[in-house]
Amino acid sequence: MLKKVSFMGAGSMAESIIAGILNKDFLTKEQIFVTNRNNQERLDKLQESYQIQVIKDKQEVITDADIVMLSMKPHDMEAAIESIKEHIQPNQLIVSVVAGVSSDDISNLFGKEVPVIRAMPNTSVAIGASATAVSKGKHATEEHINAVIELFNTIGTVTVVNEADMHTVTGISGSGPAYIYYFVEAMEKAAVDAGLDKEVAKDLITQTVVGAGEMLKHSGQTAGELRENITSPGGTTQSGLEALAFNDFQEAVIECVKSARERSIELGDKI
Ligand SMILES: NC(=O)C1=CN([C@@H]2O[C@H](COP(=O)(O)OP(=O)(O)OC[C@H]3O[C@@H](n4cnc5c(N)ncnc54)[C@H](OP(=O)(O)O)[C@@H]3O)[C@@H](O)[C@H]2O)C=CC1
Ligand SMILES: O=C(O)[C@@H]1CCC=N1
Repeated sequence: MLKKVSFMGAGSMAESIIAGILNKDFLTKEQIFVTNRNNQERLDKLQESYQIQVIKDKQEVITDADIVMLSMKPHDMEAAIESIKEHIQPNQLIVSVVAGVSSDDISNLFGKEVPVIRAMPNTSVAIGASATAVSKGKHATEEHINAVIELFNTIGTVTVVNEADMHTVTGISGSGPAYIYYFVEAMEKAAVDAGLDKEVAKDLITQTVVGAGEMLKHSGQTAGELRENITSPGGTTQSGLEALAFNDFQEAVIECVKSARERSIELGDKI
């Protein structure tokens, strides 16, 4: 049973996770502590929005926390860990949502064998719809990973992966919502260019994405089968898909995931 969860980092990912777990009543606002580097205005805003415990003093934030959630950018990790490492106790679990940085590197930055679980959620945590992948560092136990699975299960699905696969996971489900939004932006532009009202286009495209997601989840059919069901020979879909293929859509998406994966590796290598 978690009593206190503390966030080192108060940015968009921390806020999305906090919003999600409060919304699901997984923790109370008294149990969530958050700090950042020095942006007091941001802490005040979070306090006002969620009435959580925002505290400048890092030692106070992490003291007695069952979980310390590292939610800063990779390049800020070293300084952030430096500021708390002497106060971390062996029974405290470190959970990192930071892209690229390995659990071994995190333990090394702490200078002790702290248990580390890595989690790669996406911003859909805010509405309880994240696809979160988790992996266990070598000093973490089954009990540790189960606690993290329970936390992220309240705000979406959780999949356990080998840590070596975290870079790929980051390239698909961590960054993935942004690719979908980019695709939606392009669809909206095409619709508006053709004279459709912007709001009408938005509603139709949004429900199309939601419906397609539900079909992927519940129909028992593969993406390829679902696509083929829509594609009448000589029809509109075939024509649209041919235009995508002509413009190297698949290659572009494959390059996109590869590039994100490689960037995750680079971010980790910089530590
Ligand atoms: N955004 C996303 O969709 C996802 C992000 N992630 C990961 O989450 C992490 C955070 O991303 P995001 O929330 O977007 O980033 P933001 O830039 O929004 O937030 C970063 C936060 O880290 C804080 N910070 C910086 N240095 C320190 C420090 N020394 N001690 C304590 N806090 C510090 C910043 O504080 P201050 O404002 O005071 O500088 C800020 O609150 C990244 O590592 C990213 O890889 C993972 C999955 C998805
Ligand atoms: O862009 C990033 O680096 C982070 C990691 C996954 C999503 N956002």
